[in-house]
Amino acid sequence: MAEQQVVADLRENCATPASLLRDVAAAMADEMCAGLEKEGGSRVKMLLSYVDKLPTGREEGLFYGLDLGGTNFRVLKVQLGGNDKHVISRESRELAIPPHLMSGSSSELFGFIASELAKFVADEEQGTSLSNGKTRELGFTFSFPVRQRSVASGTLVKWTKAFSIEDAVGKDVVAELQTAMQKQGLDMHVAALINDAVGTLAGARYYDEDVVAGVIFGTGTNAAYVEKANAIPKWEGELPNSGEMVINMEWGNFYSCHLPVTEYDQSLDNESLNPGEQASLFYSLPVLAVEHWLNCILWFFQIYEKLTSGMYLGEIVRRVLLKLSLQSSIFGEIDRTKLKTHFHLRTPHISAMHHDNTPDLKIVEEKLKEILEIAGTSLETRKMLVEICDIVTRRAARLAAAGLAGILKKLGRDGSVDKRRSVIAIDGGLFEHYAKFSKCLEATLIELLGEESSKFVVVKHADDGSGIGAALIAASQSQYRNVE
Ligand SMILES: Nc1ncnc2c1ncn2[C@@H]1O[C@H](COP(=O)(O)OP(=O)(O)O)[C@@H](O)[C@H]1O
Ligand SMILES: O=P(O)(O)OC[C@H]1O[C@@H](O)[C@H](O)[C@@H](O)[C@@H]1O
Repeated sequence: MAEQQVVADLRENCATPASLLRDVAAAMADEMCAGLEKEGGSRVKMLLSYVDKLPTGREEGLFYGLDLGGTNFRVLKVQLGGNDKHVISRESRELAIPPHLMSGSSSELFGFIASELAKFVADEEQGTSLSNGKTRELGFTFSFPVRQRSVASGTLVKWTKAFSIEDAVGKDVVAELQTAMQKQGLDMHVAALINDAVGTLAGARYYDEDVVAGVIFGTGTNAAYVEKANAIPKWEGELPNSGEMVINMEWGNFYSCHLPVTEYDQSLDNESLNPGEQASLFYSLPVLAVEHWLNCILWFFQIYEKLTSGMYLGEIVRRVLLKLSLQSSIFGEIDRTKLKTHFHLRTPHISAMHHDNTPDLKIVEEKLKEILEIAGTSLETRKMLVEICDIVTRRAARLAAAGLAGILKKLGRDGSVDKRRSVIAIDGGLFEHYAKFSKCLEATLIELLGEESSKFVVVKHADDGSGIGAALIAASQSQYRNVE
């Protein structure tokens, strides 16, 4: 039957045998080296964070954090106790980012951020000012690719996820924020600008000195890790005393012809806000040659992210269900309006259906009706839907694990020779809330490293690491810090 063929093809085209994952891991390690070699050396940008010293536990004082993610925006205030007292108090507020601001203007977005920060400061401080006239200091976590010129300045390279604010591209995001804060009469110094993966690494390192990487699986995906400063050929600046530099990999843009990209991924990329550039010059070649070339070098944008992160998993499943509804009669005669609406099926929806352990898959039935107006499905059909969620999410989790194995391989810390304990701190709503994703990721990493070697590698969930991380890095860069 047609539906069986659609699912069989999906299963085959999403297959991630260990041999393929090892090729992906090796390709990730190679791309990391290429990206460190020279600017533009790889699609994996390997951006310098200018964070050359990680939290020591001695940080102290009152610091604010601003965390602009792909879905949510968080403001927080952290009182650090110094001398390993760690965090004395922490207040935070999370807001969903109004979707219209994701495609408006730079001043509207930063105006919103500054106004929410001003409200938060006013509520928290009730008018009290900092002791001895110090200016409030802020760590700004910005979850988009930024080419940094220092630890507290950098220009937006390109928007990703659901953002497309053209007049912000190429702008210094700290200058944009400072301008918006001045308009709000908010006197605050941005002591650090960091990516959320860098923040997660810093926040986790504060509690565990074996942390080597901070990784995000949320709306998007990214990874940051600690690199030896003398292993960054493209860096022309003077080497830091610490001998280390945190690299913001921006691994979402990783591409390898080993990645199992399906027709659904290609159409998703073509129709996304940030499509890849088609290699149009090859269109003039005979069809077979074009087919071959396009399979190997078809330029995607953020394709690794589109295969593995929260913004896209639900959308991939929607595209499969739409094909099923057009090529088979398993849903009967339905109004396809919702089924044809991009991103209408969200990853939390497929997570709820995927984790449905009721005997008749009642949650699946509910979600299909509520979200897609598909009613009267048989238990057989609902089981097929769960299998589709499982295929798409397992591919994501296994590719995610391959990426982590690639970082460990590049660092020589995959447990095969170097037996030091290595901790990977992971944050993000997908990892935190989608149990089958995170469990499959962890199991796959053990599969790839081997039982023995994997004993030296720890994966831990670092809850809101990036928020605390931003405050910690602000503390370490504070204009009032005691210079060691
Ligand atoms: N219950 C859930 N099940 C699966 N995925 C979820 C769930 N809740 C949230 N997510 C995913 O997490 C993403 C939000 O990630 P989060 O890290 O909280 O925010 P941000 O991406 O803004 O930093 C959402 O886009 C969604 O894809
Ligand atoms: O926290 P979020 O919104 O899921 O972001 C994760 C990653 O999403 C990617 O799209 C960005 O390029 C990264 O900079 C970011 O770290």
